Amino acid sequence: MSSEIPIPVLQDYGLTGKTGFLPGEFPVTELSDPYYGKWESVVRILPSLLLSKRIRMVVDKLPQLEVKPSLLENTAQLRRAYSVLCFIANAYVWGYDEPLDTLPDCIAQPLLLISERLGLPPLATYASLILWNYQPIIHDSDLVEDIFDLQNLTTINTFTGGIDESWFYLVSVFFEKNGGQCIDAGLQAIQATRERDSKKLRSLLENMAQGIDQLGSLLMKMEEMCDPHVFYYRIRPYLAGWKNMADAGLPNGVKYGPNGSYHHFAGGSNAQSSLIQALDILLGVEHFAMGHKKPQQEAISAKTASNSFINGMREYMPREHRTFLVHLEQVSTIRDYVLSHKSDEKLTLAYDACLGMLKSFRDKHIQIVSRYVILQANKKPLSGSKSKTYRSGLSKGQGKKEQTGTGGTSLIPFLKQCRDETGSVAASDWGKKMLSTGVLQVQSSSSIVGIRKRPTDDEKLGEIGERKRTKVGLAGDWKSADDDDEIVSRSTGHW
Ligand code: HEM
Ligand SMILES: N[C@@H](CC(=O)c1ccccc1NC=O)C(=O)O
Repeated sequence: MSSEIPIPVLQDYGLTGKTGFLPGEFPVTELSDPYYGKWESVVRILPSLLLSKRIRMVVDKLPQLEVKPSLLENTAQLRRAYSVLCFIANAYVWGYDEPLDTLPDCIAQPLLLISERLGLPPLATYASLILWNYQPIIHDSDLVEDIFDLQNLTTINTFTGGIDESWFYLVSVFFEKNGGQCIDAGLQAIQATRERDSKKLRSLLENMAQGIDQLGSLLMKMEEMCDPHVFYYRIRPYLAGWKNMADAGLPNGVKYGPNGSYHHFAGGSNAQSSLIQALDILLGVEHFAMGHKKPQQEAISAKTASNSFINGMREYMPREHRTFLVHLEQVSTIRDYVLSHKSDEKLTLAYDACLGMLKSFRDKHIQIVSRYVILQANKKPLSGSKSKTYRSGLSKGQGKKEQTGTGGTSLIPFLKQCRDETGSVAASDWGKKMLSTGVLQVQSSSSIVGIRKRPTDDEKLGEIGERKRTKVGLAGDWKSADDDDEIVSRSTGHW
């Protein structure tokens, strides 16, 4: 790490402090060149084509269109083309009871070219489904308070045409938008370490802690309009990729064109979001191979020990975002600065509060995954023949692999390790203790409001099952801290 290396400038990577990893302008909703009209008309009616099981028949009739230089030169149009082709590709492969392992050339060839140009894999990714797939409902900023309000956003395309799927994507869009300011504050915080300005650093870390706290609350909005059953049985199957999918019927992956070659690619996942990885880098959180802790000896290289899934997911991010993360890693000095100023209690508290918020975010995420994947996968079939639908059709192949994420992780152990690694880098002894035993949630680093007993994981699952997940702490509940306790904020009060 060297202070010689300039701090990244968001704009150099196509990012903005206002929108983070989302494009600065709203994504293009339709390719402007009528030459690509047939792609657009297929994706427009994708839900109906899937419902009537005609997607393959229709796509097979599409002409082989060339990727014009005018398309390659226009980033917004290129992203739209990528998104359209990814939706069609995943629908083509997963749109029937049995997946098909060969994409026709009319989709495969342009998709290979376009994805290569964007530095992305040729299948539905977080970028195609979330980052470049939203639009405002009301465009006129005179008519709405904030054009970017979650209430004013809708998706451009979905597989199912349903509100649950739109909401599933939109929560992440909103999450990315809100995260932008955390990245901006993080970059300023690095600058503050260079200026050795502890007061400024503390204030920026406090902003970040609040921003990350909001991200956790946003995550819990998922339940407002995305039903777990609909998610698991109707939406999620289309998000799958073609890596480790032998059980689902794709032992070789997918062939790109009848004369092309087979490729294995992981399915869409929020692990492909650059935002959380950027926060980890800024705060010095490291993730290690499953079941491993930070290596003690230098003999084991950091690369060997690091988590290959998380690193691998960078290959599923747009090239510019990937290079931004690499640059960020080279200048990330916040943790070292805080550790070398351990006597500054307010500073260490502000830093530990950021970690606490991030850890709390990951805790909430585990609850979401439990409800949306684990509980659904373990659902007992209803009595009667209709119950078979729980294990047939689109959810086929997931019966045996229900503990696996679309990205291919053994999900709960993986997510728990990510969560625990977040807490383990706390700077203060107090923070270390709290973050290794409980969930720390603070309104801002200067206003920790209380502590209460931490529920066990089993208790949490029970609550989730009964739809009683959120408990708001009452002043009367507070007591002094011991090892099993968590600190909660008045603002969110989530477990
Ligand atoms: C129903 C909603 C969701 C489900 C079922 C879900 C499921 C998962 C699963 C299974 C993984 C493990 C990686 C994989 O195999 O794909 C994962 C990772 C991840 N998810 Fe989610 N997720 C959901 C929503 C979200 C949302 C809305 C966010 C952020 C706003 C998010 C953020 C993350 C992150 C950052 C990771 C990487 C692991 C980490 O850094 O802790 N997820 N998710
Ligand atoms: N990994 C998740 C899927 C997921 O999180 C996801 C997949 C595609 C696009 C966005 C995603 N996350 C959104 O909130 C799963 O295993 O179901």
